[in-house]
Amino acid sequence: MSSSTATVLPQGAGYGVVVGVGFFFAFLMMGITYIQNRYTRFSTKSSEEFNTASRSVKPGLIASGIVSAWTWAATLLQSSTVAYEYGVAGPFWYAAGATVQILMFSILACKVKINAPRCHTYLEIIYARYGKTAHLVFMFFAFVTNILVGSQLLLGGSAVVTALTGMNVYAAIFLIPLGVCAYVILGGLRATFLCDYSHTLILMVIILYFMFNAYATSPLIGSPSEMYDLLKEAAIKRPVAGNTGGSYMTLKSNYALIFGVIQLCSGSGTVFLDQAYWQRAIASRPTTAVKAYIIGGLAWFAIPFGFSTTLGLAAVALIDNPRFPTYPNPPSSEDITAGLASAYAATALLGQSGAVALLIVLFMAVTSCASAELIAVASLLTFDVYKTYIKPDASGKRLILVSHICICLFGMTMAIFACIWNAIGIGLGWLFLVMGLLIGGAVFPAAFAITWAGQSKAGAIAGCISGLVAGLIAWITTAYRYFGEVTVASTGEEYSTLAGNLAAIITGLIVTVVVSLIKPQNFDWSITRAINARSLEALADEGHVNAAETDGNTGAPGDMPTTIDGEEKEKSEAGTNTPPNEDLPTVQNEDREMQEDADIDEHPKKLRRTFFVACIAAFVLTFIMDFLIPIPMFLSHYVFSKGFFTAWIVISFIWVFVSAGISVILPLVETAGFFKSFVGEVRNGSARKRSIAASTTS
Ligand SMILES: NC(N)=O
Repeated sequence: MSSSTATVLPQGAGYGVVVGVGFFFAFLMMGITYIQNRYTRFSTKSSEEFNTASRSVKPGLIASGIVSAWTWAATLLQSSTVAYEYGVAGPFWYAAGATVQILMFSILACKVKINAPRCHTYLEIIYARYGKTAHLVFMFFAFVTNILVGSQLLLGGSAVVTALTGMNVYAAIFLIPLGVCAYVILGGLRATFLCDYSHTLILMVIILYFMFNAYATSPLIGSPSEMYDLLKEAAIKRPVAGNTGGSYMTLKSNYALIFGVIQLCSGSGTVFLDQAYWQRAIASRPTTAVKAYIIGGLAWFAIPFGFSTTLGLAAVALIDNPRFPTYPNPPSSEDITAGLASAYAATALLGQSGAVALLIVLFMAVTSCASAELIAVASLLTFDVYKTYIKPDASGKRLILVSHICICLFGMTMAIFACIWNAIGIGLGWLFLVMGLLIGGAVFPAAFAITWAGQSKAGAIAGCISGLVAGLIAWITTAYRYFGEVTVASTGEEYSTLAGNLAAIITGLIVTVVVSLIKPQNFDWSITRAINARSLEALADEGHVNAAETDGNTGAPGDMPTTIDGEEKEKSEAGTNTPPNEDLPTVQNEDREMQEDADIDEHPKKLRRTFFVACIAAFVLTFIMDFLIPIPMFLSHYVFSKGFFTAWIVISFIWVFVSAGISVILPLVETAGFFKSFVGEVRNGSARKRSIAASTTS
């Protein structure tokens, strides 16, 4: 990688952002955790709170968490790569191809609330429904997903940090997760939502900064009209293969369409098999999970679309400008595969300020997604490995300790894998295209496990394994057939990865359906509804949820129903799980909401309408985004006029503002009541302290 051409910042800036900002958030988290424990019902010392945020998070904050978990380094870098390579069709297919899965997940989120309202992880559902063998098979796919996502985050993030600052790439890979591990350990899942929120806020501000600069103020571009003219010139000098007239301004782009299909397949795996998204559904209130996924998906669309329609296209437009870092040469294909198109564009447009802004936005994307991955894997290891197979009667305290250890272990694991990819010459682009074919086989079996009573154990296992085998065979044979060799280059080509991704996901679907239909299971959902039920009964009997001490008994898959062990019983008898702050208005509001949620959990029929809404919204929006808009424009070979291109850019601005409204403003509106009570409580607390101090001194 040509770090010399893009290095516009000192190494200190790299270390400052990676270590300094990471630890700033760790300290912020200490403050937030103190406030949470002091003024709310929810204690971070409870493993139920640590791993599920007590299933009480409001939709705006969940949407913000979805946006930030689904915003990878690749969302900014790879989307800019495809914009650079295919023009406007690249950002469109990047965004449309990966929004669908979040919209579709709203259906699974609703089903989780109906069919397994008290689970901690989706693997608990697999265990309760299919037993140990299937649990182990799905666990394999779950961990492969988390390792691939976690390591590609660090791979992409470190490549750009290194290119912009000259920082050692291995130091970046290991230091990026350090601060994240610290703040996740301090605050648990709710903490990651709060950090997600602040990261998303910064992300939106910086994306808008780049957009306003490129399309309104930059002397190099400064308007959609000038961008249009520059892209027209670029198409003459460097026409895009497979696009109408070689133009950058058309959705008739063969390779962008292929990329879109790969994105659809690969994104399905990286959402449906990643505990991070199940965890957000689990953390939601039952009535609002669907809303959170629908608005979260729509909000996320704007991020790759707005960012890469700006920086990816600016990279194409400015190649021949002397301020372009590689001028007078175009960037090498290795640099583009490593995700440097946006770095070059940011530097050309804004010099050092652009590089700093990109460094920060990328760091925000990497850390907020890494925090989601860390807590997700920690939950799987804690509940599905430790509690199920090692210590079924583990106490709540022990589970939290295990979660903390697992967070550190997975932080190390993703860094080690990122180092391996780097050392053997695998770039972000390759990994991005290949991920889906490795995990795609398990997508439909996982989705059916919570939605289709007829899927059998044999069908679920056969679907996963046959999908993996078919994906690998299609990938390797296509690479060999088309390119005459099996190398990193040939296996990273669009045709090879398209074949692998499609084969994996379609085979998984067909095999699981056919095998299940031969002998359907007719599953009784009351079994998955019973997951962890005993522990909540225990909590209810004892009166409270602020119970670090009782949720050791929240029931791993293997030990339903659970019992209260000695240590826990002592504490509960001693009344230590009664929260000290139960008379505060903030806590009383939370109690009321929890009562409402418990009522829905007991009467899931109330969620039927929500399920219907999820299906309609997910399918209609998917149809519009992935068929109604792009396919007529593809088939008609339409090349954007200047007016149409301007309208396209205006829509991208509006969408980013709406997205900021959903993920930044909505959480504030939802928590306004809490903050009002909270300020009153802090004031009353201070006044009480002052009067106690006055009475003791007089
Ligand atoms: N999260 C993605 N696919 O950018």
